[in-house]
Amino acid sequence: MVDEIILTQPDDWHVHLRDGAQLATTVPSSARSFGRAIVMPNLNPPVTTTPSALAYRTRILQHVPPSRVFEPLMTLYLTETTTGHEIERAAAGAISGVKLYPATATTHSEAGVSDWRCCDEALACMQEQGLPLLIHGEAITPGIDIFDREAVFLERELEPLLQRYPRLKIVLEHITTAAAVEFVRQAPPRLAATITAHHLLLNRNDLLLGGLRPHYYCLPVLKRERDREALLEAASSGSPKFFLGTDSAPHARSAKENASGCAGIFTAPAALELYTEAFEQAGCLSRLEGFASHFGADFYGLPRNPNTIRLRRESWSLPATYPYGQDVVIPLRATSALRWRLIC
Ligand SMILES: NC(=O)N[C@@H](CC(=O)O)C(=O)O
Ligand SMILES: [Zn+2]
Ligand SMILES: [Zn+2]
Repeated sequence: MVDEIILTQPDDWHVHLRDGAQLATTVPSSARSFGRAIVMPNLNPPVTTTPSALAYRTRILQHVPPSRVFEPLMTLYLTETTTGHEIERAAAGAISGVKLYPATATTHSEAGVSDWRCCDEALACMQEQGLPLLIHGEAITPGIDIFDREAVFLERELEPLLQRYPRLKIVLEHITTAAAVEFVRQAPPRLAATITAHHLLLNRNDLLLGGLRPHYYCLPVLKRERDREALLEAASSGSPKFFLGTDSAPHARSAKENASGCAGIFTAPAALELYTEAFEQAGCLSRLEGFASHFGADFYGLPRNPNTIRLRRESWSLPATYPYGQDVVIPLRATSALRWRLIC
């Protein structure tokens, strides 16, 4: 049995760090495991311009512990009024990607896009500039069952989008279904996908059976066991099209334990340990490094990190809560045993 793993320093290709006092918890939690992170722009109001993204980056950097190296890679929030000029400014200003939120699909997506066909100028310019489009892939057409929203998006939105912009690089974020795995596999290499630790470890029974568990509620919502198995198979297959994106998305306890609870799971404090557990379950620990540390950097055209980290087989647990502004946030797996531990 393997008891210690050494990996190239991993990166997180999809994370929500929030803002203000919340950065004091989120930034050290991510910097603990990851060298770089693609930072989501769904603040309120959203990050729609390069100057606002760079100002946000400065606020994030103020919370990186002195002992850590952590590079936030910034993104812009696409709206129906994003101009080609704004995209050129982003490409020149070291912005790493532009995020498409179908309007109302998820947390803070109200300013998002009701139809990507309204964003032709921005999307065409991104294609020219080589700036990747990052997508929350759920259809928002009224009447579609919440469990079908991802699969419907692939056919009705993503397929035509890939055809209309034949050179645009796209990351389908936080995929949750066997259908998305299949779609990404068959698409050209300019389409890749991130996969969260929670979608590798949990299915909708964990959310709904024997009591409603709001801390397991996220979007896209957890799916069937056969979807979880397909995701685990894709993540541990060695295909460079699938890489790590935690989608760590904290919400205050009062907003989660609520009659209308917010979507999002705070996984950052033990993210790498949770992925390691999933890969061990799949019998593929040797494939963790490609998924966690190589394929994302390769896709974004960035160098792989030069340093390494170590994980040891060890039972330990997270605290019940972390401070979160005036409230607290509960991490996934709070107080219950974890099997692996990052030791440097
Ligand atoms: N994943 C989630 O359930 N929530 C995210 C938004 C998102 O990534 O869709 C959030 O910002 O809270
Ligand atoms: Zn999303
Ligand atoms: Zn997210």
